[in-house]
Amino acid sequence: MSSSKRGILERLDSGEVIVGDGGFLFCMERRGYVKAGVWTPEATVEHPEAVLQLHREFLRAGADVMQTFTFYASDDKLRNRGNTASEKIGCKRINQAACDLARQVANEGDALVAGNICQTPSYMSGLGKEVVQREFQEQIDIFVKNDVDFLIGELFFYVEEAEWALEVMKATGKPIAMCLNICSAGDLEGVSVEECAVRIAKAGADMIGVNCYYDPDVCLETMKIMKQALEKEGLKRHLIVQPMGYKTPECLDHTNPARRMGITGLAEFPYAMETRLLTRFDMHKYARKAYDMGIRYIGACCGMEPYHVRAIAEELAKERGKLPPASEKHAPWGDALRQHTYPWVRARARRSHWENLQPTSGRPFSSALRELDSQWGNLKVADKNMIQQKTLTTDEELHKLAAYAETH
Ligand SMILES: N[C@@H](CCSCCCCC(=O)O)C(=O)O
Ligand SMILES: [Zn+2]
Repeated sequence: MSSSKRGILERLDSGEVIVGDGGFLFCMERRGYVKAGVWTPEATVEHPEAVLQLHREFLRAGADVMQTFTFYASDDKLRNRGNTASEKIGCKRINQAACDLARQVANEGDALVAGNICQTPSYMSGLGKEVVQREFQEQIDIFVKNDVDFLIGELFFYVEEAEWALEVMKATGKPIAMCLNICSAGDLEGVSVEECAVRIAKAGADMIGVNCYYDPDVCLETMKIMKQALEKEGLKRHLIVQPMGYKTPECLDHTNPARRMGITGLAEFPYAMETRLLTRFDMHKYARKAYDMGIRYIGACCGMEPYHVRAIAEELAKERGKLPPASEKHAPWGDALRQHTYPWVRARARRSHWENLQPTSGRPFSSALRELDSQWGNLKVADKNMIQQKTLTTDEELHKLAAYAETH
């Protein structure tokens, strides 16, 4: 961090709102630089210009943080199920390039760089603490060498893996944000949200929350439980939330254990979720609700594009004392439509039009909601279906998975 920049905790301690970036993987997949399935970020070496461009779009949209594009860049993930990124490019090169690119763009503004780690195949396979922490260490060493401004852990499904990660992260002395991808049903082993929040606080996280898997409403429901649990234990921590950019109302159904898989439990995941995409107006409501709950690190995750982040920054412009640069080409609540040639479109240059609009899907045969695949909702670590492997999933393995899905 250049010495002139104020650090993440200094900003949060002074009550500042931090607008988070996020959704990098899905943005890059839609642009043809990431392959869904492996979801790994070797594009930092293969297409650095595309990574730079997206960082720049998030910066322009008002993001105060450039997460290194190192999500799913642990070596075991880069060589999982037929992925050749580890052999062909290498974990170190991918993570180093990500640090260079994030720093380059962060320095074009007042943004901070967050070194990003996440869940690992080694943990799911039950390979144990030493193996898992070695995976984290390889990435963290690169973040320390590049002097990232803070560390962020994301998409931890199991609180125990988050604790193992926090041990490695804490040793760096850098501020830490830790996000689990859980809803009010708790982690994948059934550990309650309350217990998860307290355990990651005690394990050293300075900023605590959730990311991904669920829409803002579901995430904020979980955040409320986390906040109350931390307050009850007298654990003063900053709160961070980075929800998915797709509506997941099914996951508010407390009777269904399948909620634990979040949006990945929906048949549309990951290729047919467009009808569920949040609008910029949903983002205004989310940002306001999060702010009113006392959350001050308000970001984004999969499905969200820079214009979604701009909406967070525009909703909180007064609190932040500024609009983002990209607001030069936008006016909140449709006001820019005053300049349209069609009178019927100009008529929509009103907040009242957009604030109350219930967008239709345009698909006459689509139902509003979907049954969650309930049979997968309680997967334990090292369950036979959670064991990972170096080789590509075979046709025979696929048939077995499909049969399991049908018969459970
Ligand atoms: N900060 C990251 C978060 C990614 S969350 C990715 C979820 C992937 C789900 C899956 O593995 O299918 C990003 O912005 O890409
Ligand atoms: Zn995500």
